[in-house]
Amino acid sequence: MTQSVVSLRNIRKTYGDYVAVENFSLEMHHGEIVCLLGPSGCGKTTTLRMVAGFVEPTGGAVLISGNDVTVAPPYRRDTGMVFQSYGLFPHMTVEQNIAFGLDNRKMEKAAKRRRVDEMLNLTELEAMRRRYPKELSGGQQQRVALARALAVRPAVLLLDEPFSNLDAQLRLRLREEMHSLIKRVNITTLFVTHDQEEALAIADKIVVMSKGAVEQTGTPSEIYDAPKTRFVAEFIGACNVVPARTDSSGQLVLDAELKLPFDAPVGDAVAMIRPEAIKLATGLDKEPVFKATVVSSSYLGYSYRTVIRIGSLNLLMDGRFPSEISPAPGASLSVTIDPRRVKILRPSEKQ
Ligand SMILES: Nc1ncnc2c1ncn2[C@@H]1O[C@H](COP(=O)(O)OP(=O)(O)OP(=O)(O)O)[C@@H](O)[C@H]1O
Repeated sequence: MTQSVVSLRNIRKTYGDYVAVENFSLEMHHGEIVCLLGPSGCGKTTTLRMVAGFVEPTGGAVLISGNDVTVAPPYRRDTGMVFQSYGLFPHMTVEQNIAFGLDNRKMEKAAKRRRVDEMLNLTELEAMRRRYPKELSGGQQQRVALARALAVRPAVLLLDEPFSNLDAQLRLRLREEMHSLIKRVNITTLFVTHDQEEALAIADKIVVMSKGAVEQTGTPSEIYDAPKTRFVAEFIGACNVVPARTDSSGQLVLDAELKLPFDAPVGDAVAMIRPEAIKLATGLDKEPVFKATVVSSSYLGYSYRTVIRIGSLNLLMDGRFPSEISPAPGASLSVTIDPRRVKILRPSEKQ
């Protein structure tokens, strides 16, 4: 097995009695993009800063490329970091900012110039090389920060909410640009966000955190399609969470009118159904079909978000409607639910 580029072993951080991060473990492989995702205050930045060396763990170990750097200062860690507010030096030009880490490494002058040119080329900033940060847009400043972090060719790139200072449209474009750049240089990357869509779009692996602890680690589709806890299900996108019961005839009973064949031990359960897993019946359905009534619906352009009622349950349904079917309140619909897209949730790690 190849060695992990980053190995976090049961790291923990306490401030007095307050536990900011507990028993956090993670292995990152070469070229992997891992995202720490969770609500404000869940410990994402503290974890990132323990990898960067700005926060010393109270317990556990941080290894980078096999070296124990738990108590090493940031400049001895082989990491490059992009801060939320970019942290550019206002009195230095773009190229001086990019060269900053190289100056510290006492690199030969010609090699330094080549490396800066390479970074300017990579981030398409050649034309701006003599500008100062205040003469750049937010997106350009972010690229300078990225170029500066990558210039020293670190083993790991660390990004702390890199898109949070940008407006929604720019955010989307830069997210795609940064993603393709990171993949092109194939650098192992750990980044922090509270934006679930951003995590799903960029990460190879997502670590969902709540109250200082890991709730679930998985690929974006594992986290979205098969969340283990209610916290993860509700944090990542819209979902229907329904108290249910599995009976001895192999059915999951969500309501007297909504029963699905299901393979699970008999007992009480909490079921999760994503809104897009509820579909209009076509008449040729293999999955069970249910009668539903439209409670309300909102047109989103590419689809409708509809609240439907089956028995005594109100459920969110996302999807398109053919022109002959109107999702107006009171309309009757036939819908199908694929039992394979229904997941049973367990209680959260931390309530
Ligand atoms: N130096 C400190 N002293 C005391 N408490 C701290 C310190 N730094 C962080 N904390 C606390 O630790 C918890 C985790 O903070 P952290 O910044 O890691 O959260 P976060 O998930 O990154 O949140 P956000 O998305 O708001 O940045 C918070 O409750 C925070 O108040």
